[in-house]
Amino acid sequence: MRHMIFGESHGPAIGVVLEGVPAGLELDLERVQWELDRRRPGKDPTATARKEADRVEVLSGLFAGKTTGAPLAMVIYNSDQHSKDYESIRYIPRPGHGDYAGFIKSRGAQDYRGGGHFSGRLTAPLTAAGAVAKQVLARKGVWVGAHISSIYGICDAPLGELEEMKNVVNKPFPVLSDAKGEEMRQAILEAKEQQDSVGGAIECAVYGLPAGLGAPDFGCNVEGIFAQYLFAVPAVKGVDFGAGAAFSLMRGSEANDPFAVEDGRVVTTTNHAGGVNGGITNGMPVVFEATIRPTPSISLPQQSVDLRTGEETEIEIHGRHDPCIVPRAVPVIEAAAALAACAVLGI
Ligand SMILES: Cc1cc2nc3c(=O)[nH]c(=O)nc-3n(C[C@H](O)[C@H](O)[C@H](O)COP(=O)(O)O)c2cc1C
Ligand SMILES: C=C(O[C@@H]1CC(C(=O)O)=C[C@@H](OP(=O)(O)O)[C@H]1O)C(=O)O
Repeated sequence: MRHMIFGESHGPAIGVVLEGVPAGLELDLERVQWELDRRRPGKDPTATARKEADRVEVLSGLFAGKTTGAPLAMVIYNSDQHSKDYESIRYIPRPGHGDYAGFIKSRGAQDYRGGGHFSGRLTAPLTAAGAVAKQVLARKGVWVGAHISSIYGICDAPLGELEEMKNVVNKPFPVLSDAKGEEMRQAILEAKEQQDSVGGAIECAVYGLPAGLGAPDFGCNVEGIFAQYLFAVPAVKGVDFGAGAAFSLMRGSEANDPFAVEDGRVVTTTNHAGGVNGGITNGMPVVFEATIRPTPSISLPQQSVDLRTGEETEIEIHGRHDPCIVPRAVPVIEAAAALAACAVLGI
């Protein structure tokens, strides 16, 4: 399946066209909407105050409740744009955001309002596409789920078993340890109070992929395929598989995953490799962690440049922003992983 996301945060609508969706899938649109509701802005003081209903409408590729195999187009209308928030900073790029890079790439012609096509808002259609991918995967016995693994150094309990993870994704603040979740929320609110922001990480697992998918080579490597989908999520600045960066602190005797036989099937007793060896799935869950940067738009004064005069200047950003992107990005990371898993399966 290939997808193309369109729209701008302050334009009339955002959406996605999904090509190659298998025909005959009874699409559960309520489930697609449920995924969008998990990501929707304006629900909690730890998130942006922009209020959007994020109701998804299917424009094509669905007939009598089933996918037709033709491009599946989904649209979400924008309604709560405050474009004047961006007028005074039109030519003063926000440090950390896509403003400057986008200005150069589009020669100043980009829709600067609300980050335009660079906005995290464009992850709503990605979430919808991922929700379709999850339903395609379900027919193959594959399930994707994630939790907040850390926010500003406060860590959740390690990834749970499949049943526990199925419970976590239903939570409004998706953590395994609710006590740690409360500490994380306080850290977000404290940063917000100080006109600042915090980042963190999301750990995600894909359960049910069979062993033997992928290849060691460029373009077919399972870790490479996942990374490509994940880095297309704005604010993702790192992706680690299995023990990831912690491998640098281990010895081989600690890092290797011993093989065992369970119900006649070869498994590993640990999963430090994150379900991938040699770029190929080994039958264990594919597990990765995505690092999310602190939200770029903060209201503390920062140094920038006025692109009209070429002079250094101070920028003050006022408006509605997520003091932490991580909680709302959990369904987005799952969506990117679901699309990646389809690619790995050749769907
Ligand atoms: C769900 C989500 C919400 C986001 N909310 C904001 C926000 O409120 N303010 C902001 O400046 N950036 C926000 N971002 C991040 C920016 O869109 C992102 O940092 C920017 O496009 C630059 O991309 P990069 O961080 O990948 O380099 C959000 C991202 C996501 C995924
Ligand atoms: C609207 C969403 O988040 C937005 C993501 C975003 C950014 O720069 O990424 C900036 C803000 O946009 P605005 O200034 O228009 O309120 C966030 O509210 C959303 O995620 O649906």
